[in-house]
Amino acid sequence: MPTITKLFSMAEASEHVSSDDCWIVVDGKVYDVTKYLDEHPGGDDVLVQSAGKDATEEFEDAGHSKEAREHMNTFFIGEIDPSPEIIEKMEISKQKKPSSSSLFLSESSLLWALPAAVLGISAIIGFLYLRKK
Ligand code: HEM
Repeated sequence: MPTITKLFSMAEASEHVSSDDCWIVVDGKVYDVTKYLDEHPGGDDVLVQSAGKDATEEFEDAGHSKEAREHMNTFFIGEIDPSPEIIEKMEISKQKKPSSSSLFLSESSLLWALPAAVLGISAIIGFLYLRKK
């Protein structure tokens, strides 16, 4: 059966940054570590300081053991919704797409250029043909 994961926005996660309501985000996953603050071997301050933002780098830098990583699952409450980020990236890539004006021939100018070229070539051929005669 598929599991349903709750999705949070980063803005939502950043509302839980105090010692009595503390969420951390590691690898796109959200953990409510409020009840773990007093037990965390690395201290409660590091957790509160890195709450509400992406703490992946700080978490990895601390060199957590396999046991610590497994213990994390106890506090898992959901994931960061990647869609706003993806939409933002799509918007950026759309903006980066070369605009038709930067191309040599835009689609609309091709509509004119093609018949004009055909006409021009036929005129040249006709001219050469008449001259031969
Ligand atoms: C739910 C999330 C977390 C869990 C379950 C957790 C668990 C642990 C555990 C069990 C240790 C003892 C050493 C080990 O077994 O690796 C530890 C140490 C430590 N943790 Fe965390 N941790 C979490 C999140 C974080 C975060 C987000 C940071 C940084 C912002 C952090 C910073 C540290 C530091 C600095 C130490 C001390 C390392 C040392 O003294 O060598 N931890 N943590």
